[in-house]
Amino acid sequence: MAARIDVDLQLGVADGRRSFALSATFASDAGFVALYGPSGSGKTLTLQAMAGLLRPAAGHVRVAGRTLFDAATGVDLPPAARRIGYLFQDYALFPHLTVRQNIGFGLTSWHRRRLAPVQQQRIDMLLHDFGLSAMAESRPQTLSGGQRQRVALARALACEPQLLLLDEPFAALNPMLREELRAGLAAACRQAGIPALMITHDVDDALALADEAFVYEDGRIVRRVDLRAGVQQDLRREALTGAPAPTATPLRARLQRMLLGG
Ligand SMILES: Nc1ncnc2c1ncn2[C@@H]1O[C@H](COP(=O)(O)OP(=O)(O)OP(=O)(O)O)[C@@H](O)[C@H]1O
Repeated sequence: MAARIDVDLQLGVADGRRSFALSATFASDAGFVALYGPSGSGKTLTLQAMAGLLRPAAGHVRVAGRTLFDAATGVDLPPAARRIGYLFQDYALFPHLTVRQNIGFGLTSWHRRRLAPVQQQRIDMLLHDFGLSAMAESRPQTLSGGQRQRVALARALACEPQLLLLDEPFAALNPMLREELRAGLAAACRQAGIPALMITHDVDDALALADEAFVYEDGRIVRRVDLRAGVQQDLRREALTGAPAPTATPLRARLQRMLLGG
């Protein structure tokens, strides 16, 4: 069984003219979880708060029994101490660094620029596992979209995280590459043996990769879909009545409708 993710986030953001309230509560033991929903529904804010890039007003974040944030007890680990790997939507690779340096970036700091031999070995292993050894000294702009994604994934895994956060990992890719890289990503996550939480707009991404999906609407999670068992749970109704309302539907088209809310 994968490590448990237990999240309860209450936060508000405002920039003077606009404001947005997020209230996201979910827990999962699944190996691969999708956060699915329309643009602007609060998925990225959820990931940022989990990674420690944004401070919630209330709630908690627990991963594999470790409390990363708890407003009630004042626990608020800095991002680097959370052991969370973050794959950004555009990969955010450093153009002036080589593939090897990009992967090792998170292992260095301003006061410790040299990597220990054991860290060098880890980078060599990641380069090998992700098929990047031949381009270790190349710069990101000389790589294909798929190779860039692998560099970003290797970098996210370099710090041996307990959880991998993936923000639209296929958004920057053309449709032909998507399918191939879905399989690669699933294999990499399984091999790393850590749970992954992926944001996606794409029903096919969720169906191909996720065991479980949480569906967002306007800053709230309204539905849980167990994609393996073909069961959905209306979390709004549960909140109102205190009872889950599961429906057994194993067909792919039905699963698609569950994600879309039909
Ligand atoms: N600092 C901020 N100030 C004001 N509003 C913000 C701020 N950050 C995010 N928002 C708003 O909060 C809402 C949720 O943003 P979020 O990035 O979480 O959406 P999302 O579901 O990830 O969307 P997408 O799928 O398009 O990335 C959006 O309406 C966004 O404009």
